Amino acid sequence: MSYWEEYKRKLVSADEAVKVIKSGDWVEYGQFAGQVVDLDAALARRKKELYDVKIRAVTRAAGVPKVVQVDPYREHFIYNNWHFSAIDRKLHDQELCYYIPMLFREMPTYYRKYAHVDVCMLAVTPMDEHGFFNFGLNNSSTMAAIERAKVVIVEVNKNMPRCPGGNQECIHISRVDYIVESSNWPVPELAQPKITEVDEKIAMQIVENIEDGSCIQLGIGGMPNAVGKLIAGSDLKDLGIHTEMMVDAMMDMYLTGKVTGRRKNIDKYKMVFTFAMGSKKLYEFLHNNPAVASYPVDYTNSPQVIAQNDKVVSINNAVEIDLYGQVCSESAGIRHISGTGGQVDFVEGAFLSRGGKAFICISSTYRDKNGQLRSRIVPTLTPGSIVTTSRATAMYVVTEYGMVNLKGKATWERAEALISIAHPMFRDELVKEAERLKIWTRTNKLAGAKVVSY
Ligand SMILES: CC(=O)SCCNC(=O)CCNC(=O)[C@H](O)C(C)(C)COP(=O)(O)OP(=O)(O)OC[C@H]1O[C@@H](n2cnc3c(N)ncnc32)[C@H](O)[C@@H]1OP(=O)(O)O
Ligand SMILES: CCCC(=O)O
Repeated sequence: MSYWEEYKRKLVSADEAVKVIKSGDWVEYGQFAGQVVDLDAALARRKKELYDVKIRAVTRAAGVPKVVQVDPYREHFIYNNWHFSAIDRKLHDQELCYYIPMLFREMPTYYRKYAHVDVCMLAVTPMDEHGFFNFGLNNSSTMAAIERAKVVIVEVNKNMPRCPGGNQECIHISRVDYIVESSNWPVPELAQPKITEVDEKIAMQIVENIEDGSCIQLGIGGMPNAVGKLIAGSDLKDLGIHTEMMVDAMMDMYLTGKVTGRRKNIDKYKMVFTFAMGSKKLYEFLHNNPAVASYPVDYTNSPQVIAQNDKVVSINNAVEIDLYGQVCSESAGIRHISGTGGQVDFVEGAFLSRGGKAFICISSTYRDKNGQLRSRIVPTLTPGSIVTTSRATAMYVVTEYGMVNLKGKATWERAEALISIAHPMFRDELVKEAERLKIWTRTNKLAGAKVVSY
């Protein structure tokens, strides 16, 4: 039988495909910009027949899932997520979404060893002449979830870019149970973060610390993006890309000639990533582009793999950091914001790389919901805040007031270093708190801050 005959045999409507789902099942929804849309709508239409169907997704980008919209009391569907988008955190605020803790590098192992998967649904590109559907922008742990699934349903979308791998970037038709041709919905784009003056000040300090031939990872959010934009306009040469998330700034760095990948030790000349999210321009750039290679996340995010490249520079954002150097990047007290994601993977990997540097960037302040200015450098984390990067793991911390390296520093040295890059308005208070916490010595000094009496 030819692949096209097999295709016709497996082709069904979305409503037909979701009939396979039973009450109590665990159902995969796909990841990031590649989550199912038409299958979601079809499953929502079955609400009255189903109870306790558990959904797993990662970073919802295509609007609130229909299964959540139709079931505000969670009687029929329970929506779980490995890493929150703005949509997911708002659902979580309303008790309509649950977080699944993870280290991103371990996610394929969670699937292969522990997670229960009844039905795996995912958005894919159209089939090629060899019978393969490409996973598009999402390699990550897709193949691991498929391996565990009893039933695999693909939702074909002509707008999904076909991204070359690496490995585990596609599925053969022989492993697919049902094919659904989608309404060819537009692939969700990520709004380009606004770059602030503070972002630029932080970015400039980091760029000064990047050498020719460095291998770059940029995290999610406005600040890492600002660094990428600055690199694209710099005179740095022969950079490499080995990252978790492929973003617009990396495409800019490549198109302005800063990225060649010539000095990488592994995946030479390739820009390596595990998922991509950005603008339509980025998606067009990635489509069939031999300059890029997508890999599963247990490869891209393995500290041992990351460290095989020299001068790895990892740039990630955070919400809050305490005077011990504990970094919270995923919650604000008990309000869950995003997730651990790959931050720890890259901080560890960059530290292990020869000449590597891991930067946590953070604006010194933020305005709370009442418009009050607050310090992001705090004596102890807000009760309920999650430690994303532990104090022993954290390396460089950068604010608009400077950069410090915490590695090897005693608690009192950390307190001094971190207070020196806090907003001047909060430094006196932080010194007092450091004394109270018994992490301040007679010899502690502070440029620009009033040192309290001992
Ligand atoms: C893909 C990769 O990134 S590779 C590895 C990197 N992964 C990680 O670092 C994972 C953890 N990091 C993250 O999730 C992000 O970098 C973040 C959350 C730290 C910053 O992301 P940004 O999109 O720049 O954050 P942004 O400033 O928009 O804030 C996000 C939310 O947190 C809230 N928030 C941020 N800081 C605070 C704070 N100190 N107190 C209360 N709420 C806060 C904001 O109000 C916003 O909520 P809203 O959408 O309801 O308004
Ligand atoms: C799911 C991973 C996203 C991140 O690392 O931030």
